Amino acid sequence: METMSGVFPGTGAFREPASPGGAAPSLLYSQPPKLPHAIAMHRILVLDDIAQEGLDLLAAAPGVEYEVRTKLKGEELRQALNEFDGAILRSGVKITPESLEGNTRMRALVRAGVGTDNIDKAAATRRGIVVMNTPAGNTVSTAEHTFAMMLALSRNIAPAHQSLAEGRWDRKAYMGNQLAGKTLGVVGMGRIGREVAARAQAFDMNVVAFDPFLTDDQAESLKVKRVETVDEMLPKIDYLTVHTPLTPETKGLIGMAQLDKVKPGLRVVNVARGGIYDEAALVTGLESGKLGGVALDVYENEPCTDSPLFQMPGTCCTPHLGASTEEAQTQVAVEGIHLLINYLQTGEIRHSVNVASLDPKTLSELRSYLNIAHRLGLLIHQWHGGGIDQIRLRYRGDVAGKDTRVLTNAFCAGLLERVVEDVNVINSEMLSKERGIELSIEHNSDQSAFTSSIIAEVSGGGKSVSAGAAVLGHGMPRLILLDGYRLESFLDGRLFVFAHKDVPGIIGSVGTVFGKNGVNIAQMAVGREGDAPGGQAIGVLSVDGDVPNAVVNELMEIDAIQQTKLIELPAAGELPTWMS
Ligand SMILES: NC(=O)C1=CN([C@@H]2O[C@H](COP(=O)(O)OP(=O)(O)OC[C@H]3O[C@@H](n4cnc5c(N)ncnc54)[C@H](O)[C@@H]3O)[C@@H](O)[C@H]2O)C=CC1
Ligand SMILES: O=C(O)CCC(=O)C(=O)O
Repeated sequence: METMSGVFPGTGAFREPASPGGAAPSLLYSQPPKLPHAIAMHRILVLDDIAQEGLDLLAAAPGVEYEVRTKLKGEELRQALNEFDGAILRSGVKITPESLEGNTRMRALVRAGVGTDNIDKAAATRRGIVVMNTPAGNTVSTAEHTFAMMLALSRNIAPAHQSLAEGRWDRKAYMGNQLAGKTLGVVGMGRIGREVAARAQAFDMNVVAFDPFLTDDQAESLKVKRVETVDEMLPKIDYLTVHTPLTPETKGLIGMAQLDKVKPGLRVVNVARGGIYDEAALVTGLESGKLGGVALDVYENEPCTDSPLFQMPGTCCTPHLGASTEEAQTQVAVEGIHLLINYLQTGEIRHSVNVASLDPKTLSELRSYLNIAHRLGLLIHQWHGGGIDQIRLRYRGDVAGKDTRVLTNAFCAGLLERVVEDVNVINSEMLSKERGIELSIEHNSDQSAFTSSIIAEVSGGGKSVSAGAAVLGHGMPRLILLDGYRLESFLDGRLFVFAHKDVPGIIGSVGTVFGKNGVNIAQMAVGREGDAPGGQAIGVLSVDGDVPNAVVNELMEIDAIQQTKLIELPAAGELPTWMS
C-alpha cells in the first residue's frame, strides 16, 4: 500500500539569478517547492502491549493501518519510528533524541497512561511531533493499587502467603496494624493523590497533604490537613504515599536526611515514579527500624529485577503494576487511539504535554487564519530574502480576541519552511527561538478596513520589510499590505512583485513584456505612496506560469522599475499537511 509522508517535506531548491545590470538581485525559485498532498493512509505503530479494544479501534478506523512492534530499541526503534505517522506506547519503550534522529515522518506520540518521562519531549517538539497522554484513564486503578500496597504492608499479606506456600501455619510472625486511626501523608494532591486520600478517609485514617498547588479551601473541601512542607508532616505520619511526577524537586524526597525526621516505624509507599525515594536510604531505614515498611511499584531503574529491598522483611514490591487492570488498560488504550487518530485526521490536539491544545471548535474557527498566517510567513521570508532576527506580529480586529498562539506558530512555520527541514506548527516557535529570532506579538481588537488582519514586520541584516494579510468572504486569503503599500492581491500561487516609480505607462510596459514571453497574468494589484502619481509604488502580479529570466532582465531595463521578486506560495486551496 502506498503511504505518504506525514510531515511537511523539506525545502524547495532556489537560486539567485544573476543581477540584471547591477540592479537589486531578484530571487527566483527554480522549481515551485513541493507542497504535500493529502495523506492517503495514516500508519500507526503500537510500541507496547495495549488493550485489545484499542487494537480493535485501529483495525476498524478508515484510512488507518497499524503494526504492533514491541520491545524495540536502538537503531531498530529509530528506523521504525520513521516509517509511521503516529505511535502509541506505555512505559516499555524509551523515546530518546537518538530514536528520533533523522525522523521526517512521525507526527504524534501518544502515551497510553500518565507519565511521559520515557519520551524526550524537547526532541519530539524539535521534530514537530505532538506528545499526548491519557491523564485520567488509570487514576482509580493506581489509587487502588496504592491502597492494596498499604494494606498488604500493614497485614503482611505477601510474606504470610509465602510462608503458607512453604508449608508453615505461622500466625505469630505476622501480627499487623489497623489503618483506622492512623495518619497518612499524601505528597501530590492531583488526580491519584485525591483518590487515595478519599479511600484513606473511608478507612477512618487522618490525612495530611502537601502539594504546592493545594489551597486552604481545597484542603478543607477534601477534608485533609494541608502542610507547608514535606518535612513538616514526617514526624506526624504513620504512612507516606507520593503521587507526583519525578522532578528535580521530588527526586530523593525521602533520603538519608529525612530518616532522622520521621516518626519511627513509618511505612512508605511509592506507586508514582522510581527515584522519588532514594532506594539506598530505604534499605538503611528498614535496617535501622526508622522505617516500618516499604512498598514500591516503581524503581529508579526499570525493569528492576535485582534490589536488596526484594529480600528484606517489611517490604512489598510489584513490577510497575499500578495501572495494570483490565479497566485502566482499556480506557487508556481507547482514549489514546482516539487522540492519535483525531490528531492525524483533523489536527485536534488534546492532552498534549508539549504544545497548546487545539480543540475542534477553535481549530475550525481559526482555520482560515491559520492559512493566511502560514502564507504570510512564506511570503515575508521570500520578500525579505535574508537572515531574519526579529519578528513583530500584530493581530488586528476579531482575530485579536482569539487564541493566537497557534497562528503565530503557523506564521513561524511558513517563515522557516524553506530554510529549515521538517518544520511545522508544532516545532516552529522552538526552531525560531533556537535560531535567535526574537518574537513580539501585539493584539488590537480595533478593526481596520478588514474584520480581522495579521500584519508582520520582520528585520535582519539591516533590512526590514512588512506584509499584511486578511481573509475575504468565505476563506479567501488576500495580501493587503506590502512594505506599507495598501493593495489587495491574491495570496496564492506565483506572485511577481515589482517595486517601481508610479509613472504613466508602467503597467502597460510590464504587461507587454509578460505577454511577449507567453506568461499569463491572472490578476494585478498596485499600491502606491499617497494619492498622487509620481511617487513610489509596488505592483503584485499573479502569474500563471514560470517567469523566465528573460522577463526579469527585460523588466529591469525599464527605467521606472527598481526591483523585482518572484514569490512562490501554495496554490489556492492548498494546505500544509498539518492543516489538511
Ligand atoms: N505506577 C503506575 O502504574 C502509575 C503511576 N502514575 C504516576 O503517578 C503520578 C501522579 O499521577 P496523577 O495524579 O495522574 O498526576 P497529576 O498531575 O494529576 O498530579 C500530580 C500532582 O503532583 C503535584 N506536585 C508536583 N510537584 C510536586 C512537588 N514537588 N511536591 C508536591 N506535589 C507536587 C502537582 O501539583 C499535582 O497536583 C505521575 O508521576 C504518574 O506518572 C500514574 C499512573 C500509573
Ligand atoms: O503503562 C503502564 O502500565 C504504566 C502506567 C504509568 O506509569 C503511568 O501512566 O504513568
